[in-house]
Amino acid sequence: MSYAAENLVQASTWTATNMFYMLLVPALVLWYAYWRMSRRHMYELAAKLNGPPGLPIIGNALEFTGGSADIFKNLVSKSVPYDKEGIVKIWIGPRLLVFLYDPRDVELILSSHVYIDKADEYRFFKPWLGDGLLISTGQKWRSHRKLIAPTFHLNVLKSFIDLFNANSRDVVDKLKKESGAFDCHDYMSECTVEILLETAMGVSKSTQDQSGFEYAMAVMKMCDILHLRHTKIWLRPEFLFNFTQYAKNQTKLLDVIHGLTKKVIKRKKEEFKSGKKPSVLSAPETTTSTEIPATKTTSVEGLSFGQSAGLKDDLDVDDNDVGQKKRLAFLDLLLESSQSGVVISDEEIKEQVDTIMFEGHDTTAAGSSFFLSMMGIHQDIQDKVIAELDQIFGDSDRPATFQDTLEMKYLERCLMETLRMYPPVPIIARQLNQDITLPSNGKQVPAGTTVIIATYKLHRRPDIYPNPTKFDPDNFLPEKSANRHYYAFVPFSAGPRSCVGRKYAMLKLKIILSTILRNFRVQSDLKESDFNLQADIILKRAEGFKVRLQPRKRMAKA
Ligand code: HEM
Repeated sequence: MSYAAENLVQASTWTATNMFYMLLVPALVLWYAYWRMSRRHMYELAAKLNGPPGLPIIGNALEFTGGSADIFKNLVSKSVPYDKEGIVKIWIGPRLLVFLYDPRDVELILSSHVYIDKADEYRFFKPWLGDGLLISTGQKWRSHRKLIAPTFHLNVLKSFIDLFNANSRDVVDKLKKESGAFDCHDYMSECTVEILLETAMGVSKSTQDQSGFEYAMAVMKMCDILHLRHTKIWLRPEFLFNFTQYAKNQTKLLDVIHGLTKKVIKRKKEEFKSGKKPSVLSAPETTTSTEIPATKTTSVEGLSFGQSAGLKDDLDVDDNDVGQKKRLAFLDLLLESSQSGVVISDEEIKEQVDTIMFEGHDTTAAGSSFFLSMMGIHQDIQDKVIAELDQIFGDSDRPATFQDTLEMKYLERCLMETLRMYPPVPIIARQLNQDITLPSNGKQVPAGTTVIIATYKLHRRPDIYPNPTKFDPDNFLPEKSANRHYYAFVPFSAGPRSCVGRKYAMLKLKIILSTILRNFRVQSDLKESDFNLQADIILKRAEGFKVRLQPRKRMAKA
């Protein structure tokens, strides 16, 4: 090519590039102006809400960087100037987040059948949980919730008691080898997964081979990856995450998790087809069936099971059907429903079982670990729990019955107080598809906002819990609870999307924790002021749940 021709080509390339940028810039400006205009309503309403001032475009994003412990600490401290109002707005880039912690506003969201859509962050769970109960919405969520809630009825749960006892005994045996300070969360986590494998999947301990152990490990590691994606901003976009080693690990872990769920479903379906009855988990307790008539509702039994006594949800229903079929693992019950014509596919069953395994695991492990930490720190309170247990069990080393759990009133108050101060799920996030007016102050929150119920902050409001940072189980004396707003205590959420595992968790926790305290006295070298809390989906202590154990004389038999 001649020199002149080369020059011509270069000049025209230069002109084309320049033209491109000259057009691109105004196009971007126009697009941005249009985008701002289309969100004008949102900006106008957001401007009336209080919150820390942010920078243009990125908003408050720079204030909430670092590890999950730093982010949590920052969120808590930066919200303090707005505590009186109980509402804080922050902008993370284009996203408007509104934290609510006035019980009247919390009620508006949680009691609603309309504001049930989960926030965008829940999409990280999708490869694992698919459209399981936690993330699904609309008609699918409604019909599956209707199917699943009865499988968590107290009459079903009572049949799990022998299993809870056996696993509690196992954990006590394992704990005996600990002499100095150790992290009790590892033990609580393992015990929880083992119980879930049996109660949710019907994989009994004797058949929990290597695949059961691998499954438990994979569940724990998947939780770690999900935690990371919530806090590390560069791991959020799918296209970046997919380039990382985490994505490769996730694929391997999901192969293990889904592999076992599919294998168990396949085996159980074949059993159903061949007419083999699914194994019943355990015989109903004599104490339970004679002393607590099956027709009674749970509220009549005098327990709130982790929520304000005045609140009712779909777990608080009468159910006369306590026949043989009810004493099955959750998976067997779903399979039975699918066989009897209820429309739920194998894939949907898998998603629900995976969801239960995820939801039931880390939450309970954190709740029980915080409880043991509290006992270690507050020896006087532990004395009272032990005195109550001695009163119930005397010198006997028998396993706990359902009736015993009803009598563990002080232990229950300690558990509720633990869940108040350290709610394992410290925030609940919903996506608003329409404007709402807050009952607490009449201000409007626009459609498109991610509304966050800040349970941790709500549970520490001084106007509701005087001296809120003091561990005081008497906060849950009936007379005190009776005078409180129902939505001032929501560790299990509340309303139509409340935790379906609420009663399961409370019953299981009472049996595990009472068994541990019948065998050991818990001690702690750290105080609450030493806690370094981090909230990566589940609230935890960044330094681990360090306690020491001192053997007591008795051992509860399985
Ligand atoms: C101390 C233990 C537990 C706590 C504090 C807890 C707390 C919660 C909370 C706050 C939610 C609402 C989450 C949200 O809307 O983002 C929830 C939902 C859920 N929980 Fe739990 N949970 C616990 C144990 C369990 C257990 C043991 C199971 C099952 C065995 C379970 C199964 C579920 C399911 C399936 C949902 C989704 C319900 C729906 O959206 O309809 N949870 N839990």
